[in-house]
Amino acid sequence: MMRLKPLICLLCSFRASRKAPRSILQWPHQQTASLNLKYQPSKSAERPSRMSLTKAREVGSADSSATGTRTPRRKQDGPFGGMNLKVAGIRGLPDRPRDSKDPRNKRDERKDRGFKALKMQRSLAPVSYDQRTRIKERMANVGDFAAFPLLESVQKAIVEQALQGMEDLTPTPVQRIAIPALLGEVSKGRTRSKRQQRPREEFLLAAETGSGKTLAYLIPTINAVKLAESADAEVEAHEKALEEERQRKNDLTLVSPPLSNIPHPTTGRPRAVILVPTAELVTQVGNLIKLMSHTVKFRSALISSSFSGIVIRNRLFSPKGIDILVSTPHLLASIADSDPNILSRVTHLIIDEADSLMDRGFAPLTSAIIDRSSPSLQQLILCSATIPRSLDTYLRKRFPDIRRLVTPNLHAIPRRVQLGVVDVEKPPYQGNKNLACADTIWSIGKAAADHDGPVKGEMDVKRILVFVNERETTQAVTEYLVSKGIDAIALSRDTPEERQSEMLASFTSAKPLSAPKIDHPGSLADNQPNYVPLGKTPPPVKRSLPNVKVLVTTDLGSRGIDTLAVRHVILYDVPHSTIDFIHRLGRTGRMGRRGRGIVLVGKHDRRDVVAEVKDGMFKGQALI
Ligand SMILES: Nc1ncnc2c1ncn2[C@@H]1O[C@H](COP(=O)(O)OP(=O)(O)OP(=O)(O)O)[C@@H](O)[C@H]1O
Repeated sequence: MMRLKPLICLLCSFRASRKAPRSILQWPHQQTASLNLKYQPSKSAERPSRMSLTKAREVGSADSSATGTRTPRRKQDGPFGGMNLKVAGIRGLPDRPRDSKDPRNKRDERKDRGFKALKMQRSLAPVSYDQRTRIKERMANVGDFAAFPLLESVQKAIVEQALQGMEDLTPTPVQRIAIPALLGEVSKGRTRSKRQQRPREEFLLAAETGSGKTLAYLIPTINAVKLAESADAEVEAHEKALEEERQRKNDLTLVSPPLSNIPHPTTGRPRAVILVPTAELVTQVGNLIKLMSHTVKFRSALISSSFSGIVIRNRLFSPKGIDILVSTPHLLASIADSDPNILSRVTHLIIDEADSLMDRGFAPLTSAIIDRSSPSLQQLILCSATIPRSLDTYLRKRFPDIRRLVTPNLHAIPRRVQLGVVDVEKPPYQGNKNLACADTIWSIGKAAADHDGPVKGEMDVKRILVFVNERETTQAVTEYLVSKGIDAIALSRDTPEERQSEMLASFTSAKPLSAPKIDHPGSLADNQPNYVPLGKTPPPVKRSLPNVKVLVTTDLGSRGIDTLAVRHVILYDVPHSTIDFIHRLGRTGRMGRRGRGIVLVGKHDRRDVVAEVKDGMFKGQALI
């Protein structure tokens, strides 16, 4: 009662000040609006005191056209301002309610429609449309490899070794952007004097999977290593000492055995280091470098835990020296702990698959290697097919001046890769994912068997990758596929390292594989009925599918592995994030080839995410 008293007094004093008597509900102005009461003269008696709620309008409705009057704009301040509101009037949000008939809202909705489910995952850092357009313009200026200011031997190595046997060689988009920048071209907005003042340059190379990122960083690095060698006084003195010794022994032939035990200045102290996350990638990148070294003449070493300690030591401390070292962070960080000199001359440090090597698992090791090589470092190059938000934030904090060399199609899965969806819950699978996987593989094999291969009487062998989320699943799925007559192997962290490269070999080789042509293999269902009456033993496998090779793997097989020959990727599990989608589907459709992804969707899988990825791929949009 005490609290109501001032309010009543206030209302009374106001009523007294008005000429015509009014209902308390018509005042104050804000209250009328919020309660949505409307004065309507009654037909029978046009007395102003008779009030009724209009039928045409409901509380909170913004439409005033029915009565021809305009409702005053609702305001929230005042003692009754917040009453009966349907929408919380939070500052900063548009106060216009969304009306589906309003064309302005239609436009907004169209903008929002894409990637609602993916937005919730928020895994990839956005790249603006403007940025992508600017890069496209820059790319248009570069036609072929001869346009780059490279040493003659490096130019030759590109044609004769790195891209041997290919016709019409042109740099890929990432190579067009990255090679000139890494060779020292200064971008617009940065002056050369500023660049020269800086002790080191940092670059982030980001481009789609299978777009030639390895050569994009390798070509300028090899070029820089060769230039540094010719300008190195220590190397010159070493060469001179060797020459004198040769003359002393009167032996000028180069084929003679080593004349001196004087170690080369680069022994155990490489100029360039390339870090990759797995032993397979050490082999893949290392082999490409070795190939190029035949023409360019430099020394390289690849080390990983699949080599013995003696082999690693001999490679690192070869008296002939070592220019480029390829390693995993684990191994190099542990060597650097016992011998910090190993990183004392590094001028170029490349972190390939940077999104992996900068994530929680690898980051401490990678950072320690960056710190240790910092005093001599001239270029730090991070390379990745995706820029996760976490990496983006880390780079903004730790390397605010990093130069981002990003291709226009980053984070988009190319349209030449098609995505098919198999609903595991529907007949004939009824929730049996293994059966759906085996049947999909049989269908691929059956379709391939219908066509002759390049040789008469032979057919193409299809190489298929099956990705699972957990490594425990790899073995179980593989065993099931084998039980259905499919040639499948499992690759996960449990596989011995020395076997991993061997298993991947037939998936990375671009050479076509063929098998003798068979009669129509039939479908999986014809061949091996999956329904076995209770208590009966399943019938033996009638036939096997000889024209497919399947590798069941986890993320281990999804990063950087150049599976040129793979046309089909089956996503047994729906990947946890768009990053995984990009990397896994990126094992097919590499370097302009066509590919097909098939995702098996079960009861507990995110169908909305799959639908959005499929839609994005169809439209050629960058995923988020
Ligand atoms: N300019 C080029 N023309 C034709 N083929 C090329 C060119 N550059 C590279 N390639 C080939 O493209 C394939 C893919 O290259 P690479 O492995 O470097 O891709 P990537 O971008 O690193 O992929 P990922 O992100 O999956 O690691 C390789 O087989 C390579 O030989």
